[in-house]
Amino acid sequence: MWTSLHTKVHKTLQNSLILPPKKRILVAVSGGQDSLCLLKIIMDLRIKWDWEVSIAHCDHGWPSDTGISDHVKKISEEWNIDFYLKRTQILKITESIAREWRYKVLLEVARENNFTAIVTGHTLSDLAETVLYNLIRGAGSHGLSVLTNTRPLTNSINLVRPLLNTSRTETLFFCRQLNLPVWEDEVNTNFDYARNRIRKQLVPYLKLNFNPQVEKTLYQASKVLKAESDYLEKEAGKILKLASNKKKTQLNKKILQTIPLALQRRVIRMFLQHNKLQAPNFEQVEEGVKLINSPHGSQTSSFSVQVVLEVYDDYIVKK
Ligand SMILES: Nc1ncnc2c1ncn2[C@@H]1O[C@H](COP(=O)(O)OP(=O)(O)OP(=O)(O)O)[C@@H](O)[C@H]1O
Repeated sequence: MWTSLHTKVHKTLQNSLILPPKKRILVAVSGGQDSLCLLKIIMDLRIKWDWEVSIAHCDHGWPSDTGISDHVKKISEEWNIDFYLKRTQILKITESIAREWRYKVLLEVARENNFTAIVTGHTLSDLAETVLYNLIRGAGSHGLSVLTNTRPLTNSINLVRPLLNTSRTETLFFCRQLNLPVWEDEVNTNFDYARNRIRKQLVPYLKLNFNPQVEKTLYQASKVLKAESDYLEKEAGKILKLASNKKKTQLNKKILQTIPLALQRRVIRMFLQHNKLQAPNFEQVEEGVKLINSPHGSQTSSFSVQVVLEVYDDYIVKK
């Protein structure tokens, strides 16, 4: 059965070329509606595109996950698709560790078996939720433009998200229309997780009271911010090179004083990251900006145990 969603994904792939023809592709299937919808569409398109398709499933060993891996394996057998299973050895795995582990093992499977793309079922709804989640936590434009439809993981393997312009309402409709065996994950109804509260409470509230198209507008905003953020990041990189010494332990204040605040913040963030402060927060970056405009004479600012900056005349120096 051919649906309007098949046509939409096919067109998206034709326009973006994120999944070129004749490739070996690994579909990451959790068993939920999004990845199952994705798998079905990829399987139906594979002849047209001449792909070799396999499935990878990651078993987190959570009690709530019992049975999912067997369910996905059964689908692979019934649909006649090669199946790769990874099980974690880590006990008490948290959501964010689980995500990191998943990407690590998916990449291992792709490397060992010559796949050139790992394909996930991230949707427009996931993107909107991520934008809202990061906004609430105080992200700047970089943090608001996180999900893109493709991203290189290595020189030869890309992460690809063909459903990023498709909402979860559409994937649900598709799964019902085609009667796909969707696994209902109990974890998705647990309101202890911020992500679930955003999905089940905040987004419906925004849709009902503000904008029924809020997922789409957040997607558009994120695309615009991504381009702006990439541009500013590139410019900031050039200025950092120009204003710092070779080891990047010293910054020339005079150069930084001539650039706009938006770039000063980025240069300071890059400088701190280079000097081992992993994720500088807003206050730390602002402290650095203050140093740029501080009067001559010695002034010290401590950003963390590892990073202390001092101002000597025209230079900000890492101690
Ligand atoms: N256990 C799993 N096994 C295989 N693939 C998975 C698994 N869980 C998630 N995925 C893949 O990741 C996609 C997104 O899933 P989900 O939204 O649950 O992940 P997430 O933790 O939000 O991921 P991300 O951090 O990448 O946004 C799924 O559509 C699927 O392709």
